[in-house]
Amino acid sequence: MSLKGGGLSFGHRALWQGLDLDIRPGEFLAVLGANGSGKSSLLKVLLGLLPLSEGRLERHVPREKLGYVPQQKNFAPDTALRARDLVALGVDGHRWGIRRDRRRVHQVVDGLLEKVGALDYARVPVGQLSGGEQQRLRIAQAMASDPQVLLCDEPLLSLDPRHQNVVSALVNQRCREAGTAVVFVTHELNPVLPYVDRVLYLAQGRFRIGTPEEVMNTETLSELYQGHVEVVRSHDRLLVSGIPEQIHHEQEEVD
Ligand SMILES: Nc1ncnc2c1ncn2[C@@H]1O[C@H](COP(=O)(O)OP(=O)(O)OP(=O)(O)O)[C@@H](O)[C@H]1O
Repeated sequence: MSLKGGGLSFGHRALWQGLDLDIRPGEFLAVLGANGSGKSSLLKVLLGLLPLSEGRLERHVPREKLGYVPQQKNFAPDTALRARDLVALGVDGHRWGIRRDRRRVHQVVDGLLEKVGALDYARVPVGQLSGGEQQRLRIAQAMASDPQVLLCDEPLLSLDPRHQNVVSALVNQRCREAGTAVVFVTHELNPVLPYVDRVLYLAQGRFRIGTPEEVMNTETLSELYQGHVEVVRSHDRLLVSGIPEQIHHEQEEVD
């Protein structure tokens, strides 16, 4: 999947422009940037839900082979669907009604529930689960579709540190073992830092792309933000400070 000279604007506001991006099989790409920098919109462009304002998207992956973990929205408390049925929808959601091989579906679902640590609540209605528990199910559901490309929008949100590591390692395993291309939007780079091949950093209408070492350093981020941003490496963690407030929205006049 690739973007050639991709640009996305809303009104007069350009979120990003001139983006050439190849998303390669078996690659783990992290997408970083402040609130409103256009990370979720980028995933929607890759999914074909949002048209580019300029440039071209080349996608040679069938829709059902695109796994998507949307930005977290909790299920309504009265949602009766059980946890394991939600994950099963990932396996055969696009063939709903003709579930031919029940035993295989059960095996896949059980395996994924175990991997995300959700076996204990497999039969609980999803509306009764905590935000983090629901989030782990969404990740299992996206994995269940056997994706060639996995697009994750802040999948670590509301997870405790242990489950952040569990989910990061699981996504990495899928990437390495099945050659799935991963696009991982996150505000928390550290849990995925050992796995990330490249970082796309969006800021104030500009971007940088490269290895974590190339992008996550004082010089590059200071240039990107046009101010002093300090990046310190401590053991295997990155600490970033001095990121300026995000530019404000242009108010559109409404009569
Ligand atoms: N359909 C739309 N029409 C107008 N503006 C939009 C639309 N969709 C998104 N935007 C604006 O584009 C900007 C980028 O939104 P996006 O959700 O991509 O940001 P993000 O980087 O994912 O932010 P966050 O970290 O807060 O999730 C936001 O300021 C948002 O208001």
